[in-house]
Amino acid sequence: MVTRTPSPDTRLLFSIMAPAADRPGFWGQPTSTLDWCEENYAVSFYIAEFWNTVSNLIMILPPIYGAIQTVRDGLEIRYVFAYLGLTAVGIGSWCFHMTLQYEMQLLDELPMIYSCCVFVYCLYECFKQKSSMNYFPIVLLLVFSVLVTVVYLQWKEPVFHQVMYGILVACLVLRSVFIVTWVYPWLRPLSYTSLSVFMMGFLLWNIDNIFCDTLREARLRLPAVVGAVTQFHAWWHILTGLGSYLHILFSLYTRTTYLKHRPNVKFICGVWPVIRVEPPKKK
Ligand SMILES: CCCCCCCC/C=C\CCCCCCCC(=O)N[C@@H](CO)[C@H](O)/C=C/CCCCCCCCCCCCC
Ligand SMILES: [Ca+2]
Ligand SMILES: [Zn+2]
Repeated sequence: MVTRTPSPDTRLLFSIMAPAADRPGFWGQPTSTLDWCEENYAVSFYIAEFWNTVSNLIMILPPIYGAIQTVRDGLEIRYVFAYLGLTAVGIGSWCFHMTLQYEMQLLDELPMIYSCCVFVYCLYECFKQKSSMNYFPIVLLLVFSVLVTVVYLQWKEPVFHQVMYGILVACLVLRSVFIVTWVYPWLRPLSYTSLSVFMMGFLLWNIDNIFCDTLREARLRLPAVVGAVTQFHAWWHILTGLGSYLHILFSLYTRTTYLKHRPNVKFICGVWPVIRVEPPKKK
């Protein structure tokens, strides 16, 4: 990962310093404050980081299906927002990696904060009355989102965004551990699978950033297929996309169990997990 400020001077400097494997492409000189390890315009003239772009499909398509199913099952609208929030991150991230333009970077990073706030609301409000709305956490999360947005628009420091996002993820982890320790221990496998998959993605995100030079050198010498599978930022998309999706299933399972809806995890085509619910039994 290369960090840069989007001023014209630095852009010129960066174009001089840019690694040899990067090529010019359709969207012009990158203006984003981050440029990931994948070689720019190496696969397509129209897509700056090809693997980092297409790997977002996992964050776009399955949550759309989840949102439709949530509406069909008559479940709470907050879970539709959770699924569609993940889709919004995937679309923003697609646009960012395809163009490497600063405006598109914001479309990727700010929805990460907003959708995580929706996840936090869902998980911290899962033991409340059906369709209840608690305005205090809503206002708190809205103020947090607005503050992060305003500060990040002024202070274009990616580490600030990463720390704010990390705080929200930590809130989710703590609440999940509380739920599976004290309330529904039988949900441990689902919760810990979501957490492990997410953390594995985070590990690969760090490997991609720390060992970028070594990875780029190796890709020059190895067959193209190895080049594709060593795009660890793309793996981060796949694993955090899956981990976040599983987290929504865990949150929805917790909530529907509390509301006595009798949820079940089913596997579409034997592989892709979804939640099906039956209405509460009449007494
Ligand atoms: C209990 C399981 C946790 C599930 C968490 C679910 C949170 C879901 C929220 C949103 C979905 C986002 C999915 C990731 C999209 C990634 C898009 C992306 O790559 N964006 C980059 C630009 O391309 C962006 O700059 C990347 C930022 C990365 C920030 C990394 C911070 C990770 C912090 C993890 C901290 C774990 C703390 C655990 C403490 C116990
Ligand atoms: Ca790149
Ligand atoms: Zn990304």
